[in-house]
Amino acid sequence: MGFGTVSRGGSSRWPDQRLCTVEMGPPCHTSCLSRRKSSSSPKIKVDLDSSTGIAVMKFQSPPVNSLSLDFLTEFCISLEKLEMDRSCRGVVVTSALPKIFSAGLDIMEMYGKSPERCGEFWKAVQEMWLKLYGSNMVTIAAINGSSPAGGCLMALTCDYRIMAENPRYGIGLNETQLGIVAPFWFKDTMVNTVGHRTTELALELGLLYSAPDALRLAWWTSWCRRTRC
Ligand SMILES: CCCCCC/C=C/CC(=O)SCCNC(=O)CCNC(=O)[C@H](O)C(C)(C)COP(=O)(O)OP(=O)(O)OC[C@H]1O[C@@H](n2cnc3c(N)ncnc32)[C@H](O)[C@@H]1OP(=O)(O)O
Repeated sequence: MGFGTVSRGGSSRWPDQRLCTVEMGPPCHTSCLSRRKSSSSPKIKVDLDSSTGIAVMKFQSPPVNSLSLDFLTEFCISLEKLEMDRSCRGVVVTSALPKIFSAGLDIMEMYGKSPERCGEFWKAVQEMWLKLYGSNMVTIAAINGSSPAGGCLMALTCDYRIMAENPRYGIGLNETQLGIVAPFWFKDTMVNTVGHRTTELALELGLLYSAPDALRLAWWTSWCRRTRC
């Protein structure tokens, strides 16, 4: 494990440049992405409105938008394409499925797989985080359904979060409930947003929050009452 430096944007699209240092394996760049094959049916629908410069990335990978290797590869390629399009200033990530934003890492990718395949998968998870956190576009998660674990990480990695209020929707790094320790950089991403103590409690207990509770704990600045954003 080495240290990598992630800088956020710095272009006119993102005036407030931030710098952070994270401990993780060397990031894998475009060459690595192009080596990985994406599946034939798109798992993410991308619409760029050229009049506003805002793109919407809609997850459409039933049943629960789990973050498989294919999904993550497609996500990174789509984000990279938008990044290269100078007319695109901001991205909204959201779900096209009812009730689910993302169920987090695809559990089937972590079960009974070879060490090589696990390594490839884990690299793709890191890469998603690096690309999203390091994006020079403004990124917004419109959380219109449940968002446990890796789904929550994706939302936390965005600059802003808006969540639909519905008692059935929960968000949080709940992997403790599965007997998995959240990697330190998942934890750091949460600390950056909600602070140390809230993160400590949430991770120890594997908590999932409703939209109003999350708002109270400063996860975001607003939530919407409609069940679909
Ligand atoms: C290699 C490195 C290892 C380190 C890893 C450390 C970090 C881990 C972070 C993670 O993200 S771990 C994954 C954590 N995710 C969860 O705990 C979510 C579990 N799922 C749910 O809570 C619920 O499914 C839901 C998302 C709230 C949706 O509930 P709903 O009642 O609408 O649907 P279900 O009937 O439960 O599920 C439908 C269907 O989807 C399958 N499924 C659900 N979650 C996942 C998943 N994360 N990966 C793969 N598949 C998933 C579920 O099994 C059902 O499939 P079926 O074939 O229809 O039975």
